[in-house]
Amino acid sequence: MDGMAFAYLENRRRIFEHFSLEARPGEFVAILGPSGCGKSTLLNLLSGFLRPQAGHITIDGVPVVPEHPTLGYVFQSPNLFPWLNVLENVRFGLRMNRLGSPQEQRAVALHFLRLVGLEQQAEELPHRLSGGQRQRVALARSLALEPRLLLMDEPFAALDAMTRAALNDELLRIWSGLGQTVLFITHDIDEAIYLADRVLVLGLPPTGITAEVAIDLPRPRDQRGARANPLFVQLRERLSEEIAKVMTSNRRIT
Ligand SMILES: Nc1ncnc2c1ncn2[C@@H]1O[C@H](COP(=O)(O)OP(=O)(O)OP(=O)(O)O)[C@@H](O)[C@H]1O
Repeated sequence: MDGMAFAYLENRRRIFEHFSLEARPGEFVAILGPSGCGKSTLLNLLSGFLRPQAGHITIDGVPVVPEHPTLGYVFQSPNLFPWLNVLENVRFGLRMNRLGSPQEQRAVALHFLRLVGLEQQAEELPHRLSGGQRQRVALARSLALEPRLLLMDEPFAALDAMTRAALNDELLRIWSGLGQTVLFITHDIDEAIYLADRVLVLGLPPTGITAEVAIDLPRPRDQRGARANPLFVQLRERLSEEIAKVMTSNRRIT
């Protein structure tokens, strides 16, 4: 997106002005920002549910529209259909988009369930799964449509620390195999550093991006190795300072 401007017309709240953001194909970009900085608005713009008043938002040069097939979403809440089993939940998007025969759709769904380690649970209903497993199903469901851009809005925020770490590792393993572009929104500095190639800090509206930090930690990453790397500690320090600056400017405004 380039030179994008957006304001909520109801209350004339300007959220973005001259906002630009570009991701390289296959890049993992994390966005960090305090509550109210416009992260959800940005995702709604990126997915075409909100229209900017100026500027263009494109994926591979094509303007975005809602339900763009090249976009995948994973939200904090997995939003599975409780009456469909795990396999049918993953198959759902393929069915709606009439992609392949029912047998082919089941094979694709099973492939992605295998990728997230849940092929044994294919016949289970969602309520029999743990929170982490449900989030894995949501990830498999998004991946099954083979999106070019995966939008992830605090997908692991509701999970305990150990499950979250395990899902971060799984996400990296899957991403390194499939190579989608990922835009990952989080409040967690460590999670952003661990996952991303680049971390953007979003300031309070309508400031836009206040810092952009390249994460030059080697890949593949592992939790203990990455966190013990002195560079990780430096990056955490740097990003904490940037977030503190955003918060200070907030206090000046309020
Ligand atoms: N529908 C709306 N109409 C008017 N203002 C809105 C609307 N939705 C959000 N806002 C305002 O836009 C600003 C950004 O909101 P947004 O939800 O995008 O922030 P966020 O960074 O996702 O916050 P959080 O981390 O708390 O979810 C906030 O000041 C909010 O009050």
